[in-house]
Amino acid sequence: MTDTPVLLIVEDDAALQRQLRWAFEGYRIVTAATRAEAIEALRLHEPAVVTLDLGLPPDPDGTSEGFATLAEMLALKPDTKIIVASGHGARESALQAIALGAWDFYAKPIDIDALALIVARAFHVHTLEAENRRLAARAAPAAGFGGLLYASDEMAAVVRTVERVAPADVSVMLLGASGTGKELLARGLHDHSPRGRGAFVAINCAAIPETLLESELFGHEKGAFTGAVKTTPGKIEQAVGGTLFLDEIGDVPLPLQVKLLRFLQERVIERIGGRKPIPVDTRIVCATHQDLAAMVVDGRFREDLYYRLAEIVVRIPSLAERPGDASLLARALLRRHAEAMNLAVTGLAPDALAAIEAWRWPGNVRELENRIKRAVIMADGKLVTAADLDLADPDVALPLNLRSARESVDRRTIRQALAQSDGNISGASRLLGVSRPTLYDLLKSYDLHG
Ligand SMILES: Nc1ncnc2c1ncn2[C@@H]1O[C@H](COP(=O)(O)OP(=O)(O)OP(=O)(O)O)[C@@H](O)[C@H]1O
Repeated sequence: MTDTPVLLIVEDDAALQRQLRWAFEGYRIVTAATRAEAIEALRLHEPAVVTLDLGLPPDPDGTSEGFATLAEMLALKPDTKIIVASGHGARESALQAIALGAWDFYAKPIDIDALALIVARAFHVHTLEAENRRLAARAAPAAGFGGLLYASDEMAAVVRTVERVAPADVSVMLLGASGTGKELLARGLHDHSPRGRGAFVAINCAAIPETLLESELFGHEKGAFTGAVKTTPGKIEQAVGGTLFLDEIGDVPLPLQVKLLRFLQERVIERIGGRKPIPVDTRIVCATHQDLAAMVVDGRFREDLYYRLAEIVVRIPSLAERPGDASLLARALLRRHAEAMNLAVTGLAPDALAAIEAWRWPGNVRELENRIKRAVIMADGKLVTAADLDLADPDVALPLNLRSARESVDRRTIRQALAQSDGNISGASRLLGVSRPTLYDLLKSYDLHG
């Protein structure tokens, strides 16, 4: 891996190509004489900056091939800074190229010094833009999908899936351990669907006694049972035009499963004590931490209901399976709770961050939030320490082998150094006592993101 920036020169005149090749210092020069070669070089070297002669074969005296090359390059890699050459009297085409997304132009015959300045500036701006994008991604890790915060690719993939299925009126089943954010995802799905203007109604089927669950879901007519003093619509009706989130669907007892199935098949419900079916247009999103497929095999969950509910199944990884999310969430939650409860606290001490990265988080984000809340209250100084978080040493079972043990220490230490240096690679490499290229290599080989 090399840090030398790559400059791609697209020029069909061999003499000019040579002249340009020698004119630049400090860059790795790659040349191309045709559109095909230029695209191949773009794919292979990903140059930050390209100089492009608009007069390429088969149209060396016109600009059509040059414009086609420009468009294709920008479509493939929009952040590339492309500097087009404008021949005598071809200022118009240069301006047109800029309108199409070229970064700048230079006049022919070439004034090498002027071109060198344009190229240097293009590299500089490219670096700044890349850095800005990186910082922006860090500061606003999620586009606020349901208020979820995440930095990991694992969670980004989940959000992408949910975003994609949101507009379709299919039933979605979210599978994940407690506290992984299932309800937030369901809410995000609702907000991103055409039903977003309707109500989002959530019910936790495990938290309601069996005897009351039917009435909660389907409602009841006045006098249907002792205590039914007035007609009350259930949650399914309350969510008409919107979304009903059935959390812990695995806890719905079998008799009620039959009634739910009928609603899903026929889109009508009957309140308890009611005589007429009521049509309802409610989308169902359900969630569980249980193994529903196994419950189907055991006969504890109806197979036909399972398939009605699980048109799309989305698995949500636990917090421990989402590299980088725990420290990101810890910082965000700390800011939130410090503002509300203890303004003196401004951040997490390095030992606290290390403990957060090492902990397995059996209770996932909910546990993290509880611990941060507690720590913010307990903290004496400006920084929350590991002791404030009250995390015992995580279990240390014997790893697979020495290589995997080393790798896991490497990963943890690198993440810790990145967290402490706010993602700055130079800072992290200093903390780790390795060179920047070494750290880049490690990030790449462990598939971590700097
Ligand atoms: N990625 C996230 N970003 C911000 N907050 C989160 C995230 N994931 C979870 N939370 C917060 O953690 C808590 C638990 O999340 P949520 O209720 O969505 O989890 P759940 O999977 O539905 O849990 P359960 O099955 O136990 O109800 C909530 O306070 C939620 O706001």
